[in-house]
Amino acid sequence: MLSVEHVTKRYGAFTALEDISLTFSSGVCGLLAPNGAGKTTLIKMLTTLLFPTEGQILWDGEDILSMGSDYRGLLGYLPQEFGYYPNYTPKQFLRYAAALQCIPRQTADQRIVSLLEVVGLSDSADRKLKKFSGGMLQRVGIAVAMLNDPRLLILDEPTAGLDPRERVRFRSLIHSLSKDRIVILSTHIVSDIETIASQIVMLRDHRLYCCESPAAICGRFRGKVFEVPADTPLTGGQYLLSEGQRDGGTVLRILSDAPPQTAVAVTPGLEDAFLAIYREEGRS
Ligand SMILES: Nc1ncnc2c1ncn2[C@@H]1O[C@H](COP(=O)(O)OP(=O)(O)OP(=O)(O)O)[C@@H](O)[C@H]1O
Repeated sequence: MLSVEHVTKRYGAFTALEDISLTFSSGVCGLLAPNGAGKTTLIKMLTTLLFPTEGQILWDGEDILSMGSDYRGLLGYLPQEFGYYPNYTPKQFLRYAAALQCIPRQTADQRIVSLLEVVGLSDSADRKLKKFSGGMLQRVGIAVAMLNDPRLLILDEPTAGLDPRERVRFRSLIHSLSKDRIVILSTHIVSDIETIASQIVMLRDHRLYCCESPAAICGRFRGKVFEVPADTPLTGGQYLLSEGQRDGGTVLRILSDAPPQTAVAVTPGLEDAFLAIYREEGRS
């Protein structure tokens, strides 16, 4: 189990994260917040690339900074910008990554065959990476992060730049990898995690806003989200969340405790919750 205890991170006088406490357990945990909220800062601390200014991060009760290579041995990490050699094939690149991790060649070769299968790249194992799509490259990145069969897999905005089909494929892959491990995935795209995350962490105003299941987060807005015709004038206390199409006409999705008479109550989804939580200026 991974727990963050009263962690604050300052860059000089700027406080990026303040007094964050939370616990991660098996399954997918989505770190969902707008750009600049501090997701990468938190992830870099979880991967020991940055140190907390205050507080500590514990793996099974032990400070990850004092665990050294023991912690790195149980961690798989796919950074936001995944560097690779374009002239390598995935097989060559995985062998190279395995050598850096001191994984014996024979063990590595067996693992590489099975990982390429898992990420759906067996047929492209000998093609050069420079010919790969963004989604294929990200799947190579996942395979690299999975080489040591980590108990903790951390992915920083892994779906950035992927097309919708690749996103769906990637989502299924992440879900399948989360059976016996903690997978922490940062994103600002709700649909990346809505259906696969058992836990969602949201940051707001540099603090932890919530760490709950998607259903619990949506439940906070039950009875407060409505659809109204597009020409409905909104008054104080009625906040526009989004626009959509319904029966051929445009409708507004709004958040309100006192909706207009024409309003139809709808079940809040995670996107409604995200938009409601970050509705104030500059947050969504
Ligand atoms: N090295 C640094 N020095 C000063 N400020 C920094 C540094 N790194 C990040 N910040 C600031 O800390 C805040 C959080 O940044 P961070 O990159 O963690 O956010 P994020 O949620 O990952 O955003 P993005 O999705 O855009 O990467 C931002 O305001 C950013 O400008």
